[in-house]
Amino acid sequence: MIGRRRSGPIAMLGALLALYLAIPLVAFLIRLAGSDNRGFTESGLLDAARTSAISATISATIVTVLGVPLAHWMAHSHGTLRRVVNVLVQLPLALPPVMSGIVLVYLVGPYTWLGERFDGHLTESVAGVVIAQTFVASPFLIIAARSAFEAIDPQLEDVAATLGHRPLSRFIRVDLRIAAPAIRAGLLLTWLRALGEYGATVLLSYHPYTLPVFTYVQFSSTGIPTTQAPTAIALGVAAIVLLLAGFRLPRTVRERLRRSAPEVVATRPSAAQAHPVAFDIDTHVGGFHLQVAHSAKSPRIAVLGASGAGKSILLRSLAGLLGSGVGSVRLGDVELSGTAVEDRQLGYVPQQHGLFPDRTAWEQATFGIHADPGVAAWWLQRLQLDGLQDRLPQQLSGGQRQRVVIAAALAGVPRLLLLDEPFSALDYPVRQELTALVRRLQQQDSLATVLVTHDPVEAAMLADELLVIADGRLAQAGTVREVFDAPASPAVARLIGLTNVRDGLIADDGCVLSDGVRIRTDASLPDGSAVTWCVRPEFVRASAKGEHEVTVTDVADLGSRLLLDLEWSSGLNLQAHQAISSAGPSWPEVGSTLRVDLDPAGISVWPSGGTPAEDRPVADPFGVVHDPL
Ligand SMILES: Nc1ncnc2c1ncn2[C@@H]1O[C@H](COP(=O)(O)OP(=O)(O)OP(=O)(O)O)[C@@H](O)[C@H]1O
Repeated sequence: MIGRRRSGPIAMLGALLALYLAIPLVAFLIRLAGSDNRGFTESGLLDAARTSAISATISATIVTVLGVPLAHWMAHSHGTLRRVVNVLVQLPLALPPVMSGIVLVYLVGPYTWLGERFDGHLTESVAGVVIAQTFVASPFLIIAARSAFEAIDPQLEDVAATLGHRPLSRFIRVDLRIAAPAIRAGLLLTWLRALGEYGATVLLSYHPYTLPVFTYVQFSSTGIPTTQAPTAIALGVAAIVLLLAGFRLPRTVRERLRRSAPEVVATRPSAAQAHPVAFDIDTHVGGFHLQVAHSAKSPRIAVLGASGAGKSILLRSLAGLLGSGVGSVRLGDVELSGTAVEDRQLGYVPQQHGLFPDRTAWEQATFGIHADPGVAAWWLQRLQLDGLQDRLPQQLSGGQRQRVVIAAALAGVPRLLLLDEPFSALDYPVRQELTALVRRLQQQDSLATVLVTHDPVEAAMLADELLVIADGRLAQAGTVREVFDAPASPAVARLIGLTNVRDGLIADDGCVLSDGVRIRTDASLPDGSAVTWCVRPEFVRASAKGEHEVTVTDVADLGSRLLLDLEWSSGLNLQAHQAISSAGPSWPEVGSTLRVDLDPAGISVWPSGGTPAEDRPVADPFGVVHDPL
């Protein structure tokens, strides 16, 4: 591997600080090696070390037990209370420890309410040491744990919830497990900080001596030589603990320790009838208002919409991830609205990041509360994941990862599979392969699905029924054929991939006048109406006796056909598709002129800002909506 060159001046600056940190330690170690009286035999040294170790261990335990839940709450909360708690948690870092001690005296000092309850034993005791250390050291663990919890992708929580895991189970089996390395490092730093605590301790509990207090006493009474022993002990312990904090078993050892997937007989899930979904959702997320109702006739529907239209919020509402107050959701005869997300038995496949980072493919597939190992094995086979069961997510390709998420969702035999742009992060061949695979599952395994997508081809492949949403409202619903044949508005036309959408005016002869060109249509709208119209590119046909003369401004070879950019002398621009075979050996050249006809059967006309015109074009969605290379 070729090492990346580090910038000289920047490396020098870093090296200076590293030297500054190292030189005093080296100087101390040289002095220690050559010293006659290091203080190792001083009485009280071991007692002080023991007091520090015990009290630091108690403090670190208290901070862990209380601090991890606090950090988890902070990572998932917003608002004023969270900001106040955040400041409180960090204050001990900013407050000089001596002043922290003064603050604590007001709480547990012998003459305070609390101090009197404990007969003054909360100071000048190990309890006092623990109180001082806990106060000063707690930020280290809380901040480390909070940052680790915040870094966990919230979609993992969603996936775990839809797999049936309740909040406590998600906390333990998802969040704690992923945040464990950071929490372990934070815990060790907390313990170290508690061990080295001096300022607050000396005020609250001068006796019994901790190691730092003992060191100061030695320094004041006998001078610096006898402080070498406690300093050396503290340094040694710190070095060991810091090494432990960053320790990770080598990868080969970790792989050997990881349990292999058991031999399980694959069991085909019993075929359940796929039911269509019906919903009436009305919810606000932040400033976004989603209000969509639909009663599907088919168990396979797709939700199509532009980015930000509200597709994911709709899917999360159906899953129950936004609570039950968002509206009604029914699957066949089963009302799901009052059912918690964990009990809805719906599979959920998010856009990406749906895998738990430290679980193998087999562990992911069997993670669901209702997952049946036999069914999980069956889906892993069916999704062509044989032999990959023991791989971690980072050892799988993007397509394999998405198949594992689907297997995990299906292993619990869900009533409905919710797919949120499941293949959008994948490259084109893998998308095609997975789309075909899911289509087979829908047909052969009676899989009920709701697919969210912005790709009309994917929608047409994986659904019988299309819902087009825009700005949180239903723009059109119907069978795939109905929507593709008759887009309800220019916006829907654009969403299903039509590009030739232009403005115009109805002329006195009923034609649309657009950029100085008369377009014959079958629409019957009042003379002078402002309209938006659209012609499908394959309905712009080259013909020797064509009505319009145009100039070819661009020719793109799309593999199976040509995409021509055409320009009228008056300025109108349209795109046309031409089959490669009909183009023959002499393709239109850029700059050449061509005669074309615009077939009224492929033209839609909408009154501007009004309801759609009556006539609708008929075309094959696969021929017009996509330009696969
Ligand atoms: N937690 C949130 N707080 C505030 N606004 C949100 C939140 N989640 C989503 N939104 C907003 O709601 C709108 C719809 O979001 P949604 O994720 O449903 O869009 P989408 O149609 O799925 O888009 P995309 O295709 O880009 O994923 C967006 O404008 C988004 O910014």
